[in-house]
Amino acid sequence: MVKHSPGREELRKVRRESRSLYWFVGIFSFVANMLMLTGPLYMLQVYDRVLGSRSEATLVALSLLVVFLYGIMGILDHTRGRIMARAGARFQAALDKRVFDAMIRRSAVAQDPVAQTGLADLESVQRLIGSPVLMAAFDLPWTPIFLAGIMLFHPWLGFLALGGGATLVLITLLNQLFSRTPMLQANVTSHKASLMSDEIRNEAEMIQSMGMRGAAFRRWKVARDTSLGQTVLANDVSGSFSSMTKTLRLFLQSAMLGLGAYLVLQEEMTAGAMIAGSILMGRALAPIEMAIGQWAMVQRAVKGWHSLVDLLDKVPAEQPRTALPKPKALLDVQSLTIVPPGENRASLKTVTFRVEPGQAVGVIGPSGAGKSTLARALTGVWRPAGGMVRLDGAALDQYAPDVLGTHIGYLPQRVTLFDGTVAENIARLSPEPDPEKVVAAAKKAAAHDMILRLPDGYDTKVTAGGGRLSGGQMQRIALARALYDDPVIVILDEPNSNLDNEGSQALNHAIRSLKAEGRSCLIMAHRPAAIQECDTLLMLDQGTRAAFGPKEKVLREMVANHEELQRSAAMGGVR
Ligand SMILES: Nc1ncnc2c1ncn2[C@@H]1O[C@H](COP(=O)(O)OP(=O)(O)OP(=O)(O)O)[C@@H](O)[C@H]1O
Repeated sequence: MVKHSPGREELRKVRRESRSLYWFVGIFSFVANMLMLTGPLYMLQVYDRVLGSRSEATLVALSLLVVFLYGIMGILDHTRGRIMARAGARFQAALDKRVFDAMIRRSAVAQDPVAQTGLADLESVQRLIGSPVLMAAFDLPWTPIFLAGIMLFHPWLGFLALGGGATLVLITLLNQLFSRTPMLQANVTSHKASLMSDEIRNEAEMIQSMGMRGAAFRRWKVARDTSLGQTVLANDVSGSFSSMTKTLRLFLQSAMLGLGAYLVLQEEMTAGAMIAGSILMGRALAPIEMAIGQWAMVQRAVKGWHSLVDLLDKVPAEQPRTALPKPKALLDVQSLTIVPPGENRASLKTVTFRVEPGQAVGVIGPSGAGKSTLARALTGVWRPAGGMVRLDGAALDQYAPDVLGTHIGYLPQRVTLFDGTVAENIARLSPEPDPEKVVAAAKKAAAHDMILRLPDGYDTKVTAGGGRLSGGQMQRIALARALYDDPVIVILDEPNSNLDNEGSQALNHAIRSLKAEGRSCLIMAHRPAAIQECDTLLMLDQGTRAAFGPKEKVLREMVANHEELQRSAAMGGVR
């Protein structure tokens, strides 16, 4: 029994939306295939009537009729091609957002190949829908009709065509059997090689500076050669089948004519029927031949369809949520346990604490203590394996993710920007950044003056790696991005790792103004300067809450070298 799959249902539902288009294509194909009979009928008339009667007028009249009918057939064929191309485009457009969202949501929590290939999979299905191969499927029901027509001319011819057709189908099945694995392997390995080259290119600076180019090349070359080998193998296999098909087709055509000629000599059939039979066979076998020729595309699309089903099954569509009012900056974390995706060990265990409006909480602890894990959980990216996070009384998943993002500002430990202007980056990629909000966020992050000093100010182009920006400048722009649109809670993961003294002071100023506005702030930190403005500390150790309370008290109780920390914090400077 086929397992119930919501993903498959979703894809089928979208496919059904183009049902009316497929009906049109079906009707057009019906008429076009009827008109396919023009060729054989013309031959029958020419050989058996025109040549017998030697009537030029009949030949001209018949030829004009054929030109007209072929013209209509051509128009119908062209039109159904256009309709199918649009059906494919419609399928893709209807699913683009859903698959894009699913890819992002899945990639945020797991290294899943189906999440990496989602959009390419969708494109492969769209290509198949718009391709002549699928149209051949509409012609396939005519194959038996054409074969029956040949049978009417003479049963022997019919059996020959039938045998030929059956052999072609057998070749198609063998092709599927033998080429499936090499073709999938070729796709997978070539995807891997191109991912690796992207990765290497993104790290070009480091690779160049550390003399790693040769080693990187050798690593990539292994992936590239594997992919090349698999592609050659896949081409060898499918190439052999397509040559076999071509040879068989040529042989069948001659065999039909030879057998036809023999039957004409035996006076069991007319010469017109011999030619018409050969043409009909060509038409009957054309869809099968087309399928074999384009088999790689068919396989890619089938694989794409299954991967999409898998992706959509794993990431169900988001249900609309009742919009909640803008929350107060009140965060309640109850017995929160987080197991990182793909792991079976919790990196945060039953952690409980509460953040009140206007409070800044410093989260401290050694490396691997679970600080970044907590940040990811509080932004709603990693779901709790146990316990709960409530924002102003509502569990985080009661807010739509995009809405939650506007309530919670997040500065990740590893900052990346996007290709675009500084303003677009601060406005979180909004296509029409609100200049007032952008400047307000930058001012709050004390990044305004720094941005104005850039060559084009807020319109300076930056890239994912920052482009012309320094690490500290990137971090300050990312802080402005976190503060964009006045989130009620701001989570800053190692916000000062790249900041100089001025940057650190700007950060502290930003935290002070957030507190004054009644917003709350969580700062994951290693460096004491970052927790200078915090009134409360949460100390994590191996994923558990080691201490929580007023800063002085926690420092006194938990941190052995507290005096040293106090001193450097007071200097507000770099360790
Ligand atoms: N994406 C992930 N997949 C699997 N395990 C993870 C992932 N991220 C973190 N972990 C694990 O969770 C634990 C806590 O890591 P986390 O990054 O939260 O620590 P941290 O306190 O932020 O450390 P640091 O101060 O070095 O940034 C570690 O044991 C780490 O191996």
